[in-house]
Amino acid sequence: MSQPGRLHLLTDTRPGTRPLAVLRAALAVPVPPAVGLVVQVRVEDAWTDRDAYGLVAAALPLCRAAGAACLVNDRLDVALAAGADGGHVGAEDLPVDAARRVLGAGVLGATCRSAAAARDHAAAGADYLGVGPAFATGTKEGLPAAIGPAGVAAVAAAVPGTPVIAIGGVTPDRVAELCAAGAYGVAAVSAVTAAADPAAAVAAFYAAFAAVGAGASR
Ligand SMILES: Cc1ncc(COP(=O)(O)OP(=O)(O)O)c(N)n1
Ligand SMILES: Cc1ncsc1CCOP(=O)(O)O
Ligand SMILES: [Mg+2]
Repeated sequence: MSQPGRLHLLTDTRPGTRPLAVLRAALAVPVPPAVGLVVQVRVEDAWTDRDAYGLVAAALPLCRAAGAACLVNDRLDVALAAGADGGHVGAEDLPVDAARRVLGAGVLGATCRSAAAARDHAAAGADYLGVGPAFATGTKEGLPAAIGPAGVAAVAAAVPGTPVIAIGGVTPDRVAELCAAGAYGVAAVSAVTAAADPAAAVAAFYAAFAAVGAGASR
């Protein structure tokens, strides 16, 4: 597959959030072709498939118009049904090889935090790896300790052909150190969705990638 975008923006659907309004604001910022944007529709476990499908169906045309890819977290049936570009799976979701069978040629991301798991996921068909938590985060409960840039580096070094997307507590000012550690890109929730100005936050991420330059080729 072609390289995924370097900025992955995950929706926040917790009570009190306005995921579509945030997406509209974020997608109004022109996507630098050298960076690329992936929107990952990630909904609360309590959301029904019907509601998840509704959010993906609403997000897709916005993503298409902005030139962003649209992936669905966890629910690959929803991804396929809505015509999204692919999906992302973690330890409690379908195994990577099974997810690959479901998605066919669609974009597949997989979560890991160790070199061994990274090699396994890459061999099983993951197109990119979501690696973290890189830093402490309050967005997801029950996560293990942050692995830091050194942990990201250990994973990235194990899979030189597979893009690593660092996730967890990522802000624009942390892009440079994560890319220096071997990350191809970053994923963010709160840095954008909780920002007073989500468009400005997205623009700050793009600027951070521009400052880093082409970065890792993977
Ligand atoms: C890019 C990216 N990386 C990691 C994750 C986390 O996936 P998972 O471990 O399955 O946890 P949930 O997001 O499902 O709560 C991700 N979604 N995206
Ligand atoms: C879903 C997930 N998996 C590891 S960290 C995380 C949440 C990241 O959210 P934030 O960007 O707000 O720290
Ligand atoms: Mg998951």
